[in-house]
Amino acid sequence: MPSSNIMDEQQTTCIVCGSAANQRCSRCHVTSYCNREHQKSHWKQHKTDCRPYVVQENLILGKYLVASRDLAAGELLLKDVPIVLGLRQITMPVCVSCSASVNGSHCCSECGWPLCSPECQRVILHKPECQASKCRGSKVVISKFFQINEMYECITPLRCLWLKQNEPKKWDQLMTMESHLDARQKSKATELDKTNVIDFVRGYLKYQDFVDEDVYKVCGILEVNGFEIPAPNFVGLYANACRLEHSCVPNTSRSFDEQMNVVIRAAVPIKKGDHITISYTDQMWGTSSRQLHLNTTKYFTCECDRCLDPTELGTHYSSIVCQNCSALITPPKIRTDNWFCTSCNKTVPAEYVTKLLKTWGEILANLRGNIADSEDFLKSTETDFSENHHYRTDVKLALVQLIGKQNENQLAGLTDDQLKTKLHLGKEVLEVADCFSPGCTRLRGLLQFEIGMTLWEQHRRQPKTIRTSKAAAPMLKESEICLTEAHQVLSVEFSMQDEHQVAQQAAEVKLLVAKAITKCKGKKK
Ligand SMILES: C[S@@+](CC[C@H](N)C(=O)[O-])C[C@H]1O[C@@H](n2cnc3c(N)ncnc32)[C@H](O)[C@@H]1O
Repeated sequence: MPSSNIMDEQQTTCIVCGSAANQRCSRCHVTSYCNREHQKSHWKQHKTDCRPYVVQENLILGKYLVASRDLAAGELLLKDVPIVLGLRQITMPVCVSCSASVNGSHCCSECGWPLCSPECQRVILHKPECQASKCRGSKVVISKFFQINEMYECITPLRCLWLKQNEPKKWDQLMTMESHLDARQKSKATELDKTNVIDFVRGYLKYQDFVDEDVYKVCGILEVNGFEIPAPNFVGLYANACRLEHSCVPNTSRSFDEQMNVVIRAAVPIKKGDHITISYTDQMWGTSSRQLHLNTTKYFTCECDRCLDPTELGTHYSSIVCQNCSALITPPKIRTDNWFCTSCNKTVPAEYVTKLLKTWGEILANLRGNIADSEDFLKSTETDFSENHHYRTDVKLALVQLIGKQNENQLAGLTDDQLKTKLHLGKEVLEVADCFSPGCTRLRGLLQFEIGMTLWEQHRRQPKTIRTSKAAAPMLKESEICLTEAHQVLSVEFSMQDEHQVAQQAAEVKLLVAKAITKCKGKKK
């Protein structure tokens, strides 16, 4: 998205007394003052909404965020408290308080919804559905475990509806969020809301104290604005973060802290006036999967640079190999059209490509972490797909993380060739990640960790004479850079995330690498 002129959003008069302002808050660059005293006296009030962005609005995007000053990579942009925390609507039975898996051995003594332990009964989060379910007169009975259970679809909508009477300020905030009601009606998404939420709540739970329109609205709000929190398996709605615009190459990264607040940081340097973006899809999906996801769940067509470029920024992430001349064929503009090789003018029927993708897609789905099968997959798909095709990149990424994890001695237990493969694949995937997930992002951090650790292991295997000579320095330096960046990016993740432990390991090994660099410095080649 192009930069915006944000000056319209910034006041030119002192926020305290209304006289002409000649200075701005240096943190947000938005709020203005006529003198230092007024700025100081206003700080207590201002600090809660002092943020380095402003909210703007246009006809295509609705509301979106724009940087109010230059931002450095890694800088904190926004930390937002959830208005609602709920369970994913499509889920197997889980504890309604903490989302841990359950087998039916505990349930809420008041309403019967499953819990993982008696302690979870007291968790306040569970109150809305607990109260609604009591109307039933008898306890909720869950009999199907370990498979998707539609009964759970009502939990998070009930938590939203509960705000209307119990926390009206939060309800008002919720009601300002986009719900795409018309588009959801056309796509028949509201029919599912009716069957799985409204009819279930009225018929089974016997709870009647709501209007159907509110259910359609909150189901839309959840679908369009909900943030999936990985651990625990929750979905959260956030008043400020919900305004972030989508891009398939976003300029921020997101994480969650222990309190389930969402934390948004600049992933790359962001210029004043630039739109601030996140990705609503998986950046490592190909264009047609990303577009399908955005169209069917967020109700818009993405027109970012990556989506408009059939080569996906030169990566050929969705290209296939022409069976006639071996050139790469990029996808047609319209998904259902035939593909066309511009090198030999051969037309490839759309059905052929659909079948090719389906066949290999099924094989990919069944690899299930098997290293030998994954390597075979890469060999066999060489003649059908581009080197970076998303199927191949998916498998390469899995292999980078798998190789060395399946034996007790980890990297030390690998052969030299296995180490070489891990390093080579890691570097290939990192190049793709640099295009789609640039800067301080979790994906790049994890890849740099794997690369840094592999280089360190390769160094350790060299004969002592080489290990301690100047010739060892370039490989050590590369390892040090990778581990330093991995540590920087991953250490902002919170302790409950696996990445936090990875960051600690990166920091420990980085010290060993630094020591080895000192040792080989000053030595003859
Ligand atoms: C989570 S909301 C973002 C905030 C929303 N614009 C608002 O006014 O509250 C997601 C919706 O914003 C719009 N949107 C976000 N990113 C967009 C993009 N890159 N292109 C077009 N529309 C976008 C779409 O309507 C999408 O369903």
